[in-house]
Amino acid sequence: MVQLDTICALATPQGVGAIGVIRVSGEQTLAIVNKIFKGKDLTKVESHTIHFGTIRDYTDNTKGKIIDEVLLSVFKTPRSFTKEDVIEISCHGSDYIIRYILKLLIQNGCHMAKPGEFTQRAFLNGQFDLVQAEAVADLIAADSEAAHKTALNQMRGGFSTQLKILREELVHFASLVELELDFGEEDVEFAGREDLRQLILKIQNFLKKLIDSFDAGNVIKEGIPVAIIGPPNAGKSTLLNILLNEEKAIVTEIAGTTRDVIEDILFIGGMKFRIIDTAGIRETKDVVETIGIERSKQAMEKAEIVILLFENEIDQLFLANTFADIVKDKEVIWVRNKIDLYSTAAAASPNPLLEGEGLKKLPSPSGRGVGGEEGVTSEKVKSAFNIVSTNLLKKARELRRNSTETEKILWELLRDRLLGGKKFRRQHPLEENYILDFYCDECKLGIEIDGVHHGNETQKKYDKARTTDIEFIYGIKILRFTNEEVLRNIEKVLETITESFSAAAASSPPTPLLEGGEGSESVVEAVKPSPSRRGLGEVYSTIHISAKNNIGIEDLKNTILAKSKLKKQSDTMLTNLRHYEHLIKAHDALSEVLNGLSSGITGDFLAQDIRLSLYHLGEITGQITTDDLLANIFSKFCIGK
Ligand SMILES: Nc1nc2c(ncn2[C@@H]2O[C@H](COP(=O)(O)OP(=O)(O)OP(=O)(O)O)[C@@H](O)[C@H]2O)c(=O)[nH]1
Ligand SMILES: [Mg+2]
Repeated sequence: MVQLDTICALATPQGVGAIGVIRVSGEQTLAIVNKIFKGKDLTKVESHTIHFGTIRDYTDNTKGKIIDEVLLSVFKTPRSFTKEDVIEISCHGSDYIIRYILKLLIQNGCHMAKPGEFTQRAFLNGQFDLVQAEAVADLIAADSEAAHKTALNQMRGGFSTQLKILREELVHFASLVELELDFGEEDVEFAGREDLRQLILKIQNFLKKLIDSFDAGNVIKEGIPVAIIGPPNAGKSTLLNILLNEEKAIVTEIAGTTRDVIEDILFIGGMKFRIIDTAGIRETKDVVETIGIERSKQAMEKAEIVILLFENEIDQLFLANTFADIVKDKEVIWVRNKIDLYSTAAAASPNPLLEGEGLKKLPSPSGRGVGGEEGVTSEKVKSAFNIVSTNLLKKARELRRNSTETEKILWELLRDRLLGGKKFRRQHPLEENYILDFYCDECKLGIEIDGVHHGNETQKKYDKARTTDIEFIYGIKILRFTNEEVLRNIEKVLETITESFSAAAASSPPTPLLEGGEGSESVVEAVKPSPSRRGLGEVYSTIHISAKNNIGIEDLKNTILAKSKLKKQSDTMLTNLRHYEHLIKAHDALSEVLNGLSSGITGDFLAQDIRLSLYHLGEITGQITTDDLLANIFSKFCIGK
């Protein structure tokens, strides 16, 4: 172990608090603290024990002036964070006491720790590698569940363990190639070239995945950008304010109020989002407004999720035509605002989507519950009506309101055509006493979630017979999943469902993509997707809100969250620019090795390229470091960490 001075620092934040924790680490820890502590002899206590006593100043007083009553947590080498002897002094959190104790520690031989010095020592003493050490800083800074998960994963080994194993394999090859060089003229080959090529491809594959995860990883750390785009006066700023629950942006009835991009952080379900309000988009000669509009477009380009906000069909059409290209690769949410102006019924309903459209053109009052939340043409409502009784509809509606947790989870992933663009309904009534949990008409696919009671033999037989009947009579394929499968292996469940889509596509002609929006045939007609408009294919699943009256906002939040989950994410994600740069360099250097291998260059050149790759891989995990690098990394930590 590297022997260094004994250091001390306040580990809790500066300022007054109930308690403050001072951390001491180093070879002299026990001896130094012993000199100012009255209680047990710390050199004789066990590791991982806590001791009550007093901190005393013996400078001018042989009995010692009592400074504070404290608890000491003792961690003996090597079973501590730094692997050195560590004591954490929990004292009362007054500035005066803390300063006094630190002064006493320094008088007795401690040094004040530099930022990150405790973590640096942990690294130098082999507690963890550099990636893990850096993740400690990320963990402290994590302000959302997702950022926390990523940092924790990295701190616990994440990708660096795997990277180290691959690097070791490469080191092995490198030494074989170097060995060949010793034999000079003899033309021997210790390192199998094909094996080396396979290994490099394997490493590159691994690096590539990490490199690709950088954007998603950073987005999680910084917040997923969500741009609110729409014509002037659509209510964008009002929406921003209601989402943030504060008067962040100025709202007026004057079109063109917002001239610049305004943004703030919003947390939904443990995810961090950056909600961005923009200047309304329209033709204008006003110079300032033009600049604002340009910025709106830039904001939209940078956003991952775009909320296209409109008040009426003309505006919606304008948005559809103007932004088809920009939003192609974005998650788009169409939102119609100011529904309070259109229908008093809708305004009174806390959730207009669940209660039917509430707008001018409801197909029929009784048809509301049949086809699910949105996008049901009156034809379909009618045909569904022929086979289901009113009682059954009531029951379906009841079930929909009282969905089980598992159903809710799956619904979040199926709704709004989130899965493969297919429209699903939930609690779809099929016939007397039979309601499918989820149903996709386009694919003739039913999904049933089986609760605990489906495990017994009689029920299983019944389910099987029922499935066969339905498949036979209605031509509907039924997929059954257990609660357990949905909760524990949702990826597999979604995969199975998606596979059934392709089966359905192979056996039946595709149905038109648009089924009708909010009962406004003209819009639906006008924005029917052409190949160039594929990004806007979700025009039909419009969310209806009143930003001013806080209607439909929860629905919108849920949709934002669901859309964010569609973005590529994995547990192992790269969030650190330093790692990113070295991974790219390592990847490039490995490509050079591959080139060398295919052109049959000599061992000495090959060895040189491998060494360069090893260097970059080693710099990531800290197997190769320089003092400057370490100083730079750890200076970003807070003191006491
Ligand atoms: N009735 C009604 N009025 C609304 C609603 N949302 C916004 N408004 C009103 O619409 C007007 C414009 O709202 P803003 O939020 O400033 O609209 P904006 O889209 O930010 O407009 P610009 O910044 O000019 O592009 C204001 O008078 C709001 O009070 C709503 O849900 N219902
Ligand atoms: Mg505005």
